[in-house]
Amino acid sequence: MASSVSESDSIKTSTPSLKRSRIRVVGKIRGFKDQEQGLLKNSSNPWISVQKPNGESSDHVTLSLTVQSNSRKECYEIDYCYEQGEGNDLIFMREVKPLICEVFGGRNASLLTFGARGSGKTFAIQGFNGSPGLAELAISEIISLAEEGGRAVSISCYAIHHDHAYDLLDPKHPDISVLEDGRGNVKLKGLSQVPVKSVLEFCRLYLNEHSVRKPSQKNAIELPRRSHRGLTIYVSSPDGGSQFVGKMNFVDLAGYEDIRRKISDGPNITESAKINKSLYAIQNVIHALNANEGHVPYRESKVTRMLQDSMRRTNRILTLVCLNPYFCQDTMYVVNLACRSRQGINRGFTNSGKQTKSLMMQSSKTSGAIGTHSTTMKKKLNSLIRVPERKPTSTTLKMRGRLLFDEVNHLSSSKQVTSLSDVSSSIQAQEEEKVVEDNSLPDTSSAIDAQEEDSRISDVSSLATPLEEKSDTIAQKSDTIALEDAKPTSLVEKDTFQYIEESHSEVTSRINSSTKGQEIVKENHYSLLSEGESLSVSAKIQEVSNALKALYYSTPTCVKVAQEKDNSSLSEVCTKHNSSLSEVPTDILEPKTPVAEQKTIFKENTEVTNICSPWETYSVRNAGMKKSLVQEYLKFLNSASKEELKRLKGIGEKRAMHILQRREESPEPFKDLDDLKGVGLSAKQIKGLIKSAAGELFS
Ligand SMILES: Nc1ncnc2c1ncn2[C@@H]1O[C@H](COP(=O)(O)OP(=O)(O)OP(=O)(O)O)[C@@H](O)[C@H]1O
Repeated sequence: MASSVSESDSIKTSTPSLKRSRIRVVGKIRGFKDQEQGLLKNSSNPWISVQKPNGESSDHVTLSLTVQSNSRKECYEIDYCYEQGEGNDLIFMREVKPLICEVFGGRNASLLTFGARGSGKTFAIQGFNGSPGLAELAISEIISLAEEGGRAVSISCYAIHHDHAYDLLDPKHPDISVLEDGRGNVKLKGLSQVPVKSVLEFCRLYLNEHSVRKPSQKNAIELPRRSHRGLTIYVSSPDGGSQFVGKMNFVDLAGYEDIRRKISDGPNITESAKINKSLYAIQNVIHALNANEGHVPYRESKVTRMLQDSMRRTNRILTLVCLNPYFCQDTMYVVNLACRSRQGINRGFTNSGKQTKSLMMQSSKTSGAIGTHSTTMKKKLNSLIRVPERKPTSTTLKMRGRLLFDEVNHLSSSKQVTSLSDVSSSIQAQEEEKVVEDNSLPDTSSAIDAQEEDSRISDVSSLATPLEEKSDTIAQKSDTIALEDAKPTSLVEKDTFQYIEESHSEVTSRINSSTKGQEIVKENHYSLLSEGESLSVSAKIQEVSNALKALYYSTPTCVKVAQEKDNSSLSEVCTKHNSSLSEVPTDILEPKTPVAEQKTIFKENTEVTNICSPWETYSVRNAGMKKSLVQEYLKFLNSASKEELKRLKGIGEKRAMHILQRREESPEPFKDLDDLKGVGLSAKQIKGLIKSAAGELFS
């Protein structure tokens, strides 16, 4: 790994003629920073090694990661791995150029950088100090191809923080909403598209407005450093988009950071948890696409929602897994996640001295079962990861089938995995699993994806979804545009929420000061008109019931966690190892095994509660159930149709009308139970309603 060659030394210009799968997972070991040179460059014992069976023509390579404290080795198979001496130029030639060809052939392509903090994700996309990043190299190629073929090029830049998307090219109107029509076509309302004609123009827009290193004075949005940052390059016909050809996405994902470890440069545990959750969501989507699963969980995160139309069908996805050149527990975890998403069937194995273990993850498609894992696999997992037993429910089983990152988090660890750091990872993933919304109906588009996978495109326009076509379809008012906030839980629901645009195809061009005369094209506004019924009441109640039962049967995480204190330590689970990966670690240690303490539960990430008796356990759970029930009830009132509302006890025609009227005034009028007083219900009646809802739950 520790090649001392400078990146520019190893520029190769050939594009290998390898048969490429549409989804690739490729590694990149970060080069050393100046201050790391002396410390780590000459390390005789690199922690990452790459085995390439056929050199650079290998269609897969094996990454071996060594835990230096105990010499345990974890091995993962990925499509390729670029070493330290290999730079952006080479990655561009071998990985990005083929994607650009696809874009000009009518497909969409996405490059996602995925890694721990400080692993070189931004460096890969944006470059640094005169060394161009993949985005700049790509735009140069795209512009010259566009000129040859008489195409126009435009870009959009956005950031996603706390699951909200912001337009970076139009800081005065930064909000972006994701809209979806009945056919699953996604429209990003509020996202600017700015034409670019030269690399210089691009750099001025992208690096000045987008780069965290060179924040523009004019950028009105003060986004935190830790956010996902996206760039989309559109190729269209010269008149500015009357015929959309394809687009290329670059997404610099925020760094993964284990929230159980000490965070030295930021106390925001919620931020890290959200980032990690969205990273899991992305990997879940990639896995589902790879495995041709019926349901692709795009809705689990804003990033996947925004990239939905670029990820599905025959489009291309490249995950660039950025690897820290020194031992980093978070990098191990990231590699584990990324590899699991690589194929429907994936391998991770451990080589701890004499023992080699190989575990297979089977897709639900191949196993034919609800769950993702085969019985053998489950048995193996049970012996590997000792998590507290949890009574399975239909929901939890189904969720296991959906999510990659539950018990299998550390499946490639050695047979003797007993450390609580591993166990608590599983628990953490299980907790995440509970939060994730589970869409039970299959995504038909995925079935189409599977069918279309191998079909070549003869007519570019038939594959691409022209923006204009979208507008026209909307203009017919027969199409449905589902507002994302409605978050339909299934196709049935999606199709029954009807939205009609107010002013359908008005595309506004604005000259924004920040773009110095560049034309900005923004999407239009759509308003909501609800018709028809959403998911049936019984299905919704069943959903609530399942969620609450899962909550009830779940076992608290028995890990001793210190309370968050004044920007300081987050957890006693952590090791002394400083996880600020942008700094050179002075002591490179594996995290210590966390201390298990039976009487402590981890509540809402930061709060520590001591549970002494079964009664207290019961009370805590009971309170949680009540809270969830109330929230689900309010959610129902905020979204159900009139007929559905009338099926609730205590709500007749008049009250249902009143509720709908309140919803017209505000999209979410019922935020707590007291808001129901506004529709003429007394406190006693409200209590009665909740009681009867609870009664239905266990009937
Ligand atoms: N190939 C490389 N050669 C030399 N230095 C590099 C290389 N890649 C990254 N670096 C340096 O490492 C540091 C971290 O890189 P970068 O900011 O790209 O990481 P990141 O993964 O985007 O971090 P974060 O998740 O915190 O945003 C930077 O100082 C960068 O200049």
